[in-house]
Amino acid sequence: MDNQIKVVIRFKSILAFEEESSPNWIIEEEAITYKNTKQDEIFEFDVIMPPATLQEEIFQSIMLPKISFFLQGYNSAVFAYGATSSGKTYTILGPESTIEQILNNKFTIDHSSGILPRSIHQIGYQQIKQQESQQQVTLKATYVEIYNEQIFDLLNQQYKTNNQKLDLKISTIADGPKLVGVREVQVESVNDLMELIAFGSYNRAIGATQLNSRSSRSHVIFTLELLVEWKDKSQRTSKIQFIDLAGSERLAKTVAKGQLLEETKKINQSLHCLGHCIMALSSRKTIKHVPYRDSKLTLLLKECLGGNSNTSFICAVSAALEHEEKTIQTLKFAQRAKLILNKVKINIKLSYEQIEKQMTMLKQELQMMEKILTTNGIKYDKQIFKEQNFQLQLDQNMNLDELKGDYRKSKRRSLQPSSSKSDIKEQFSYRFQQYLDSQNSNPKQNSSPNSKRIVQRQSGGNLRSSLPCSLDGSEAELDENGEHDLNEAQLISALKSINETPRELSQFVSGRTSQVKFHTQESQYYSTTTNQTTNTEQLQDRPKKRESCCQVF
Ligand SMILES: Nc1ncnc2c1ncn2[C@@H]1O[C@H](COP(=O)(O)OP(=O)(O)OP(=O)(O)O)[C@@H](O)[C@H]1O
Repeated sequence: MDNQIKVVIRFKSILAFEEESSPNWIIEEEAITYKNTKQDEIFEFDVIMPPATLQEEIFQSIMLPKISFFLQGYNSAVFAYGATSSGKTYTILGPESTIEQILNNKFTIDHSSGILPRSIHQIGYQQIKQQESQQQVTLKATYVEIYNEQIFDLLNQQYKTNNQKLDLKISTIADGPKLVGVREVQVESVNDLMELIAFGSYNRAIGATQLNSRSSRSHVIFTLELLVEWKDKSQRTSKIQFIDLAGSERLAKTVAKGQLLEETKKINQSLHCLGHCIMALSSRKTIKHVPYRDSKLTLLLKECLGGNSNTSFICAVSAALEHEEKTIQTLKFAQRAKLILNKVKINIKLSYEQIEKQMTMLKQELQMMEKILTTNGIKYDKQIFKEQNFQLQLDQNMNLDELKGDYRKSKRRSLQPSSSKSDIKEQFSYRFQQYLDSQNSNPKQNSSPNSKRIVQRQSGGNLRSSLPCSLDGSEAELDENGEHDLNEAQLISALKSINETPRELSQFVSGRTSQVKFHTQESQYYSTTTNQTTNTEQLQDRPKKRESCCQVF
């Protein structure tokens, strides 16, 4: 499902030592206006949080939905972007005292706690365990820092003594980029998690003193990965990532020469590249190339930018007069980021048996579509069905390769030419609509006992108005129960009027057309048990506005 990146602008509270608030900012619920002598600049966003916004409010509005997604098997990520001292770490973790409090066992969630400790308490391992009591649940955490285009493992026990030698490599062979050799710590409780955060943040602080305020110039990524395994070996995985980026303004302000210049360039490379990727992804033209590989940060977080992740950016800004320029830069970045579309999907790996079962069902579905077209004498491109069958076989093999962990093989297969799945659905849908239209315009041609006149579907009309008629061409009479038997074409016509996709159509049509009854005067769709797989969830998810319903027995 397409999912637009959500952008939240958070104004930092004006601190005592900063200059007074700039009079040039007008902060409203959905827009920020910068009053300029030439022309006002207006920036519009999903959520704008003024300086007085509480940490709790940010958590509620951004993190609660993400946590729910994460627990259901979807990937989520939240980036904190902004200039140095704009409040990124405060938003993610809380005030500086947080780490010390955790290390001294004195931490409790209070008004100043950031979204990370709050999320950890919310996720609460025990809770997950309860929810998933029928399955085996594993929760793992990693915590890494990217500095100077090197990736350091903040949870590595030898970090203190040897941190320069621990540059981690990224593997892109698996399904999504992965860090090779990163320490993944299995956690059992909220306390375990909090201790990991303290341990990693403490290591980071040591790195910072060794390497000149490194903390403002490095990116940190805290990742939680949830694995749910069922008895039949099917798996569901999901991750939630918290990314605290380096101060963004250093790109422009750093003045360095020689070796220092080279180092500065590398430090900036990730943010530069992040900007380029966002520029490419937000472009309204067709995306040709996104330079993910130009930096470790973008390569590692590729899935969060245009990929399989429900991603949000919290852009931290200040309304203080002295930070005007940085705030405008951040708002411009945020405007581009909000245009990015991600493609989010649930991460389920089926067992061998389930893959086989699903593929058999899809092949039957394909046969059904072909049969409907053939039996109704509708012309279609036979080659496309052949290609689709071939593609299904390929998909099945790819899934099996992935199941065996053979990602190279799976990738090679995915490079083979394939027919687009949407093509076949479109063709089916188009051809069938043509057929239905021809039936409507030539009712007399359809007077054979097996063909029934289809009432013209009225746009915006309810399902009843698109119901097929009885055999003799007169309006269908409903029996005393408000039910009327439908044949295959009638069912398709009725389902079409409620925007069913060809796949859903054929699922419903398959093997049960003679058993379908149409109900009136009902307010929702039903799907009762059948001896075949029924797409119950899709039915029940539909809007409940309509006056009529289809019941499948
Ligand atoms: N909303 C806020 N309310 C109170 N204090 C805040 C708020 N935002 C930030 N601060 C304080 O401002 C200071 C700088 O914030 P913070 O360290 O979060 O900035 P940062 O953007 O992470 O900077 P850096 O890029 O250097 O990591 C800290 O002392 C922090 O506690």
